[in-house]
Amino acid sequence: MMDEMDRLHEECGVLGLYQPTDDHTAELLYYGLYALQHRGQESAGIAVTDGSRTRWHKEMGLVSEVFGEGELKKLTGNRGIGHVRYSTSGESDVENAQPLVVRYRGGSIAMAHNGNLVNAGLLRERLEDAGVVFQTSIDSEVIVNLIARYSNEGIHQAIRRTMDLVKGAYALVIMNEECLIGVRDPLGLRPLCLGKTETGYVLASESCAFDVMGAQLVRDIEPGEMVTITENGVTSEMYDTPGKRASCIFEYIYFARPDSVIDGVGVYQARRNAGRLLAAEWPAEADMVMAVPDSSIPVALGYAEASGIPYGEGLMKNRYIGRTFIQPTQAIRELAVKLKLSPMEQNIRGKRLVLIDDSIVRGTTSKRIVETLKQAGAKEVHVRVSSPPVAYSCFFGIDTPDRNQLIGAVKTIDQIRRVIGADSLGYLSPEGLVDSIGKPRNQFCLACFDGRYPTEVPVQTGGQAENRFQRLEEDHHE
Ligand SMILES: O=P(O)(O)OC[C@H]1O[C@H](OP(=O)(O)OP(=O)(O)O)[C@H](O)[C@@H]1O
Ligand SMILES: NC(=O)CC[C@H](N)C(=O)O
Ligand SMILES: [Mg+2]
Repeated sequence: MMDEMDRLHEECGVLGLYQPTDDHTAELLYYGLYALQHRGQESAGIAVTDGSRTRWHKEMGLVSEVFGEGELKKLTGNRGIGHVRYSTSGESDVENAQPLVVRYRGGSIAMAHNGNLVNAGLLRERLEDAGVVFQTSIDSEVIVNLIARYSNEGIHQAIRRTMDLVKGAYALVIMNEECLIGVRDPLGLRPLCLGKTETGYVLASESCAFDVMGAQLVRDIEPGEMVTITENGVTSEMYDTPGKRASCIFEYIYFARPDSVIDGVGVYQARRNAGRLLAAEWPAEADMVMAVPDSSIPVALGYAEASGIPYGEGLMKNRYIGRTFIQPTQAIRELAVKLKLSPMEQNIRGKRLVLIDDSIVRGTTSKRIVETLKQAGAKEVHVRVSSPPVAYSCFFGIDTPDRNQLIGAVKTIDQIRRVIGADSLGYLSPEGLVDSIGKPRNQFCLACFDGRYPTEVPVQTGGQAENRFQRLEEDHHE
């Protein structure tokens, strides 16, 4: 289970580094993972190889908790991969921590995965029927297992064959004794980009990892592309023919760090634009525009700019709350919420506020915050959200719960307004959201808002996968 103090909806972060020599490989990966920590706080891991031996360390917890000097020193080699996890398939357990490392025919393959497969259940069942024993309960193990299975055909052919079988969302970093490989799913659902250091190359979920590793963004990996990094540099091939693209729009809304650039678009700018468009769609009579920190700050700045209403700070976020925070009783839990976000009474009292958040999923955050602001003396709270109502489950990696837990799926906008206690409520339209990024709508997956899933409904069997499949069918409006 994730901790109340962590982010509520996440993605994993993946990272890879290839250098000619072991020049602080493990430390650089450690710094890079630090910069990707917002993508997952459940477990962290690094695997490094010197070409003959692969060593790894992974544990539950934040990057700073999992690695000390001792662990990093043991990870010697000139290339490695790393992962921070937010579980989407399989328990939040050390067994399921990544990178996954498998040994086969005297070699090894290490892999880290961001995303979620929609046909992992079926593939796993088939492999189990063929005698394969799984060590974890995650979809990612199906991928690495298939790659190892086909590896006698060479790593590239093994990946091509595996990608033919797996369906869904994946950004992968894969490493064997020879090379480092990055793979992005054919729809480009999950992000992955390439950076260059003075001597080597980096692959990362988000470009915000590059700066701290001394790397510069080179480009994004294309949907359906596989890039290979060796001592001779970078080579690329399309393992799938470019077709429909469906990049996850939630990366721009909430997942990504604002200093990242995804598919050529700066996340900060997209959020600021969303704020401006939100002000045009949903104006309000108010004295101050404020954000639910941190992801909505650029949105609130954009809203203030376009509306002429001054921006101010109404909530202080305590950045020092770790995962280990103990919450034994309900009363303490409620206090704990205030510990994460405390109202700044001096800025709020007697004011009509525009409260900006990037999304409403279950509605818990907005409800608590409106309550807190009113207790602190706010006269009116007008909630403005920089995305449409989340009304459909995501099957590609966002941890959005069963549809009946999504407040946007079960209630009208006016009902939501009443539940969260707001004086008015306005959501950015899908058109406004797409315009904020500045690319055509057909480049994105907006399934969590409109239920139009970008993939065929796959055949699924078994446990969780089966439930997911049924929901996918129910949700499929084409
Ligand atoms: O309607 P809900 O189910 O409460 O979810 C929506 C909230 O979750 C996210 O914030 P989160 O607290 O996860 O992280 P943040 O502090 O980085 O914004 C998002 O920014 C919303 O504030
Ligand atoms: N959030 C993610 O990208 C999760 C990756 C993988 N499905 C897991 O559960 O570990
Ligand atoms: Mg938030």
